[in-house]
Amino acid sequence: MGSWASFVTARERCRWRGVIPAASVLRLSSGRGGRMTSEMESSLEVSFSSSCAVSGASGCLPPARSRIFKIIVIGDSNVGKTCLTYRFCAGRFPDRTEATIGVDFRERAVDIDGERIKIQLWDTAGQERFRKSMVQHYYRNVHAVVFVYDMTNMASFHSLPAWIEECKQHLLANDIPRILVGNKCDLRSAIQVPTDLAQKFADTHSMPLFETSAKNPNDNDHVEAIFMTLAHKLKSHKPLMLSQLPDNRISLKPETKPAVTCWC
Ligand SMILES: Nc1nc2c(ncn2[C@@H]2O[C@H](COP(=O)(O)OP(=O)(O)OP(=O)(O)O)[C@@H](O)[C@H]2O)c(=O)[nH]1
Repeated sequence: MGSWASFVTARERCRWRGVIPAASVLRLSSGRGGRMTSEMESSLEVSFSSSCAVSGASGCLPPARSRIFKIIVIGDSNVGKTCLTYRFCAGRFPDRTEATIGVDFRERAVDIDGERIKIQLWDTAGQERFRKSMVQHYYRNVHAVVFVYDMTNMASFHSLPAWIEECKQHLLANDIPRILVGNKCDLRSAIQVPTDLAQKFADTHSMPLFETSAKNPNDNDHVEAIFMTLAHKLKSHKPLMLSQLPDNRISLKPETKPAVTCWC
């Protein structure tokens, strides 16, 4: 682990309506229509227990209140959104993946400057048919956006303006931090998107560019850096926050001061 590792204390081992493993995933699908939609609406308000709380009245103190950053990861199907989010939350490349239906979300708790913060990654479906009824929920109360393209697939790069446009249509604030990630840099001989082209695009849209691989074991620090960069940025902004209450419910509350966001 490189320097970014110092920011990370522990994998989140929370339990969400029962047992969810360290790289917690709650899958919400659009396939069941309104029922899932309304579940998703309240998904951030459901019981959310830490391992301490699960032990009940065993004498341990209530869990500390912690802020949650909701970060959505968007881009074409197959660019590697699931693999990137899994890599960050579980620390490894997944054994197998399937097309995401609706949204999966994964969480990891990190320590930033002494504050325990939960990074909640929303791994959204890239395929239109698996996302259309869910889109408005992705963007609700979002703190940051990660745009992903596949470096070996020019079409996924050309789709970025459409993803940015979708974002514009749904985000309340234009100044929400965004980053651009080119994935699959391990497939060197198949690269179609040159770095200078991607950098120009990133500059035009005022986003930092990261090229990485969710698969290459040597790139773990880079995947780490991508999400930790956002977490640091968000922590310093203190925008509208989800926070975990001592009784394990999640509340949404505005900061006392209006958020001033500057991603530069
Ligand atoms: N070589 C290589 N393959 C990768 C990398 N990241 C993902 N893949 C592969 O790319 C395919 C798609 O990965 P996913 O993470 O499922 O893609 P996705 O963007 O989540 O796709 P949707 O769920 O359909 O939106 C899988 O076969 C992965 O194994 C990478 O960094 N390098």
